[in-house]
Amino acid sequence: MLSKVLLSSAVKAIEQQWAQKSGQSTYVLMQRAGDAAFQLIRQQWPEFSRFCVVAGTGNNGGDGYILAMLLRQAGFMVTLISAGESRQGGDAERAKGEYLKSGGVTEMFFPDASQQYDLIVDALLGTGLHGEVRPKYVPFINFINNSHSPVLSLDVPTGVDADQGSFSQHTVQATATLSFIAYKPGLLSGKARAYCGDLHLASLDVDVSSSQSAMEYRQGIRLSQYRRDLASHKGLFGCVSVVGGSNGMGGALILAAEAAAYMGAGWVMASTDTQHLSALLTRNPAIMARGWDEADSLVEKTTVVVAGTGMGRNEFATRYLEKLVSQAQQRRLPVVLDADGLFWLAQQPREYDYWVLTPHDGEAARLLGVSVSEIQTDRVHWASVIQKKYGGICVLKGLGSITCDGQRSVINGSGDAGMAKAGSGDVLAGMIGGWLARTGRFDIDVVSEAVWIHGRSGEFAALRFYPESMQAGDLIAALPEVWRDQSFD
Ligand SMILES: NC(=O)C1=CN([C@@H]2O[C@H](COP(=O)(O)OP(=O)(O)OC[C@H]3O[C@@H](n4cnc5c(N)ncnc54)[C@H](OP(=O)(O)O)[C@@H]3O)[C@@H](O)[C@H]2O)[C@@H](O)CC1
Ligand SMILES: Nc1ncnc2c1ncn2[C@@H]1O[C@H](COP(=O)(O)OP(=O)(O)O)[C@@H](O)[C@H]1O
Ligand SMILES: [K+]
Repeated sequence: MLSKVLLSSAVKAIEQQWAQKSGQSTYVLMQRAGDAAFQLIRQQWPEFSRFCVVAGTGNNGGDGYILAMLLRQAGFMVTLISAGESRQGGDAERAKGEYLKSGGVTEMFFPDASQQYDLIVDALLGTGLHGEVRPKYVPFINFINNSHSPVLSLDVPTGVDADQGSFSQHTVQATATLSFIAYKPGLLSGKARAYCGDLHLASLDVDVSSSQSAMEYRQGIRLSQYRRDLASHKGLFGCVSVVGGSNGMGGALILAAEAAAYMGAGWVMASTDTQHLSALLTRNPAIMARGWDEADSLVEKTTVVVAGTGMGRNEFATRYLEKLVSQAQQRRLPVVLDADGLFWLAQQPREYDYWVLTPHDGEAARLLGVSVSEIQTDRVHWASVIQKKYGGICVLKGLGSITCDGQRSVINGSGDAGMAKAGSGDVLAGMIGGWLARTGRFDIDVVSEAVWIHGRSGEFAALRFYPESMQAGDLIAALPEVWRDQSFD
């Protein structure tokens, strides 16, 4: 469910430790990497028989030479394009030597355009990349990207910085990426994640459990720990007060409130502009709703507050949030603060241990006074900077959302591009609030679980309605499928 995420330097250190402990050469790991790529290809694309491997001069290229040798030995057609002489005296040179000894040849020029391959393997640059890709490599990257064939990148798509997730102007667009030993943070989040295509991991039988890392990747949750007792009553599952929805933005509030209800909260209480009450109650009569003029204090049984969705940015919203947040702080209630709530916070910065802030990259930039492109160069880092400045737990949304509590960062592995629509964020705020109430906990595990559930419901909604047509409300409607799939038993 949670796997360790390691920086490239940590993976390299583990590789050395493994060699010392086992008394074997690191070349064995390169052989395993090549073999893992061979196995993946046979499993994913059993019908493919014509391959082109583009190999660089470092160890990433070494993995490519091993793979090319295995493909040749299995009787397939292999063209190997070499970007230059392999680094002398290392594993890469040895791998190239083995490849040549087995009868393989290398090409220094690109095949003409009529040559078709079933698969191109990108073994040009891996974790050794520093800065922008140098011009010498650009023709190789263009060759790969213009090939119209599926592309398998070994370890890292060439051009992506495996640690930060920044990428070069010229970067390989992979169909699939096979990462070795452990996931690296830069591959899991933001635009760099999209360069990877389908992401696979080969551990190479190297145990990373003892390595110190504060980063994890979530690919599922264990629902059985939350099984409802037969004698359950609603008081066990908390009360979420959802506040927001000013003139014209009632939908945001309705989505957040209903999402909280569908996460299993005991009660959901919505406070909003009176014009939205009948729409809300018609859609879901199980939600208690009232106009927010009367709701100037939190109801007694509130255990979690969700605030800010569709709230507006006027004076009323400012005064209201001011009062609401200070009441919640006095009672130490968890507060999920989203959208206009984050706008308010950026104007009135303060710290609170028990809030969950859910900015997208634009909101994150405003909270920190930096540019959006800066946030996108290292999302794991910036999520932790927001957490440090404002306290509580930060969820930096987007492909590979990052949940950070100041000690740990959990990168999310679920989601679908069909979620890139207005309203998905409101649903997330409601789902987090609902899950906090439902579980009665406030910690990074439950928050990152809610983030994962939200993404998983997006995957189910996309299956049902297609990414183009799915709507934010479909994420809520897909929740029963998430529960059924994961199982509370
Ligand atoms: N660690 C492990 O456990 C295992 C690692 N394994 C594999 O090793 C890979 C890491 O290998 P690595 O360290 O040799 O680096 P790699 O990615 O091949 O690149 C090095 C070359 O890139 C060059 N270069 C750098 N920046 C550049 C730029 N901007 N533009 C252009 N070139 C640039 C640099 O040149 P230099 O700057 O030194 O002149 C050098 O020639 C890893 O990703 C995985 O596939 C597996 O075998 C299994 C076990
Ligand atoms: N391409 C994507 N892949 C995965 N999740 C996505 C993608 N695009 C958006 N999302 C998710 O959808 C939500 C969108 O939130 P946001 O941009 O705040 O929308 P809203 O307009 O509802 O405020 C976030 O949780 C984000 O992580
Ligand atoms: K690569």
